[in-house]
Amino acid sequence: MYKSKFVSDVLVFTVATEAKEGYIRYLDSAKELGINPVVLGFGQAWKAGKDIYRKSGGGWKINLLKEALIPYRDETDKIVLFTDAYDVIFVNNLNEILQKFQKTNARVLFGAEPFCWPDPELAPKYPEVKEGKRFLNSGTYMGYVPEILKLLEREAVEDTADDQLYFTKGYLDEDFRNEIQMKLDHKSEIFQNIYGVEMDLELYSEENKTGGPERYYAQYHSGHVKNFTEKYGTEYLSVKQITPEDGTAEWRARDLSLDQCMAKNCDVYFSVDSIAAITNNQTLRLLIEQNRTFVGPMLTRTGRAWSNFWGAISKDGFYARSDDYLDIAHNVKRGLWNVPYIGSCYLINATLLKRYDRKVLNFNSLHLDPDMAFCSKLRELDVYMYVSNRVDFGHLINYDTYDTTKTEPDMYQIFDNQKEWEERYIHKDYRSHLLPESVPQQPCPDVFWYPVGSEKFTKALINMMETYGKWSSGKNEDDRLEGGYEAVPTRDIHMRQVDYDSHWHYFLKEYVLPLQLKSFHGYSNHTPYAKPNFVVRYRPDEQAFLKPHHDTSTYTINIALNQVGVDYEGGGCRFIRYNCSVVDTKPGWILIHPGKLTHYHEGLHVTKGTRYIVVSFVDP
Ligand SMILES: O=C(O)CCC(=O)C(=O)O
Ligand SMILES: [Fe+2]
Repeated sequence: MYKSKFVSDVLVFTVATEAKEGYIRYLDSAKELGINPVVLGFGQAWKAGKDIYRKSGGGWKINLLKEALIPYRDETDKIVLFTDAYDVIFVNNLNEILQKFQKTNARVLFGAEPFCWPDPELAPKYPEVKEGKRFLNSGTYMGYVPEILKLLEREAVEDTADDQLYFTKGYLDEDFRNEIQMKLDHKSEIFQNIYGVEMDLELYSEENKTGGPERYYAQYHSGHVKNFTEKYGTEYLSVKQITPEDGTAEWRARDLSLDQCMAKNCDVYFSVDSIAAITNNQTLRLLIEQNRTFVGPMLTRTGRAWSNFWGAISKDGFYARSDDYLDIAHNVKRGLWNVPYIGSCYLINATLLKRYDRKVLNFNSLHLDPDMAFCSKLRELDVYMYVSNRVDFGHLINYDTYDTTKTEPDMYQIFDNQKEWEERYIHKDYRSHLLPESVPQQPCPDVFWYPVGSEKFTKALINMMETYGKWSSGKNEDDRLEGGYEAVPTRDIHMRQVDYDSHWHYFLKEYVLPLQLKSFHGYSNHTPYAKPNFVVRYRPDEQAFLKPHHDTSTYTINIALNQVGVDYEGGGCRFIRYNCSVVDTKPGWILIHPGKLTHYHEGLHVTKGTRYIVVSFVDP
C-alpha cells in the first residue's frame, strides 16, 4: 500500500470554539514548527453536556471533521492529523511526525492512555500490550483519509456523545480494526498530551472571578490557608495574606510579595505554590546551600513526566522538551540543572531583588502566565535558573480533576494524586502485612485477612453511598445487571452508580492485587477485573442477612466498613463447608476468599444497628 512521504500530504485539524490560553499555546507551538492547523468550530458554542472535565461533546468533533473531509474524499494519499486544541502542544514537526507514523505501519493511529475510559468494563476486551499504555485516547489521532473516513462513518454519532467511546468501539471490533489497520501509540512515540493545562492557566485569571470551577478551587484553598496561618502564623516574623476576595490578579499578588520581602529586608525569597507538596523538611536549607541566585526543587506529578521545570524552550517562550528532560524528571540523572523555566516552588537570593526594581523584574505579561513571565524576564536579564533533583524534595499536586461537586472529592483523586490518596485512605499497617516474612492471617481455611483501608476510607465510602442514597430493593429483579436478575440479592449500591468504578478498579490493581498474590500463589497477576463492585447495607428491619450462596467470582473481596459491637450487633460471614465464621470483622480489613466451589457462604443476621461492607467479585 502507498505510503505518503510528503509533509504536504498531511492535513492538520483541531476543534476549538474560543481563544482560551490553551488554544493560544497550541497555535504557538504549531506556528513554531511550521504547522498550519485548520480550526473547526471556532466561534460556535461548545456542544458539551454537563461533564466539562471529560470529553462530552466529542461526537460534535467527529461530525465537524467528517464534514471537513468531504472535499478530500478521493485524495487517498492524504493523511489526517487530528488533535484536541486546549490541552495539546506540538513538540515535533510534521516531517518527524510523519516518519514516526510510517514506522508504525498503521493506517490509523490513536494516542494511548493508561485507563480504560469512559467504560472501564471494556478493559478486558482490549488486546494485551507488553509495554506502554493499553487504552485508546481520542484526543490525538492520525491516519489516511479513506481509513479515517471509514472510522468516522462507521456509525452515526450524536453531537453530545462521547467520542472516546465511539472510537473505542471501532477499535474493539477486531475485524474492523484489522480492516483499517488501526493501532494505538502505546509508547507515546508520537502523541503526548499535556493534560488540562488550560485549567492551570485559568485558575486565578481575572476574567474568571465568578462561577465555574475556579471558584471552587479558590474556596477550597482559602480554608487551608486560614488553618495554616492560624496554626503556624505566629512562628513567622510577619504574615500578610491576600485573599481571592481582594480581587488582586495573580501576577500582582506575586509582585507584592517581592515588595513585601524587600520591605522586610529579607535575605532570600522562598515561593511555594499550593500545588507544590514539599515533603522533605530540609528543602529550604538545601536550596540555600546551593548558593544560587535562583534555584528550585524539582517536583513532578507522581509517576508522570509532568514537572515544575522546562528542559528547553521554544523561540516564543513556550515549553520544549530537551533530550535529557525525561532522565531528569524520572531521576535517572540527578544533579543541579541550568534550565529556562521553573515554577511552583523556588528560592530567590534577595541581592537580585535589590538590583532590579519591580518595573524590570516582575510577574506581569500580556501573554504568559506569571511564573512564565517572571522566568522570561530572568532569561532576558541573563540570570541563570537552576532546578535540583539531587535529593527528593516532594511532588506536584494535580488539581485538574478535583471536583468539589462530588461527595468525598478526595476519594476520586486516586489517579491524579495517588501519594496523597494513599496517605489518607490506605491503612497504616498495609505495607508491613505485605512483607515477605509476614504470614497472612487466615480466620477460616483459604480466607485471608489484611488491613487495607484507613478509617477515612471506610467513612468516605459509607458517606458516598448514603449521600447517593439509592439503595437497591434487595429483590431478585435488578435492572442494573445485564440479565436484570440477581439470584442472591443484597441491598446495595454499585460503585458505578457513584462514578467510582474506574477508581475502584485502580484500587484493586494497586492495593488488592498484591494481597491476592500473597494469598493465592501462581494465580494470575493481570490487572483484576471485578463485577459488580458494591457496598452492602444490612439492617434488622431491611435486609438483615444473606442466605448461603456461591459468588460469581474467582475470588471475592469483602471489606468491613464499620465496627461490630459499636455500630451494629450480629453480622459476619460464615463459610459453611468449614463451619467457620468471621464475626469479629474490623473496619478497613479485607477478607479475600475463593468465590465458587469450596467457599459456599452466607451473611449472618444483623440483630441491631447497621452493618456496611464493600464487596467485589473479582474475575467473574
Ligand atoms: O455479609 C457478608 O459478609 C457476606 C456478603 C456476601 O457474601 C456477598 O455480598 O456476596
Ligand atoms: Fe457472597
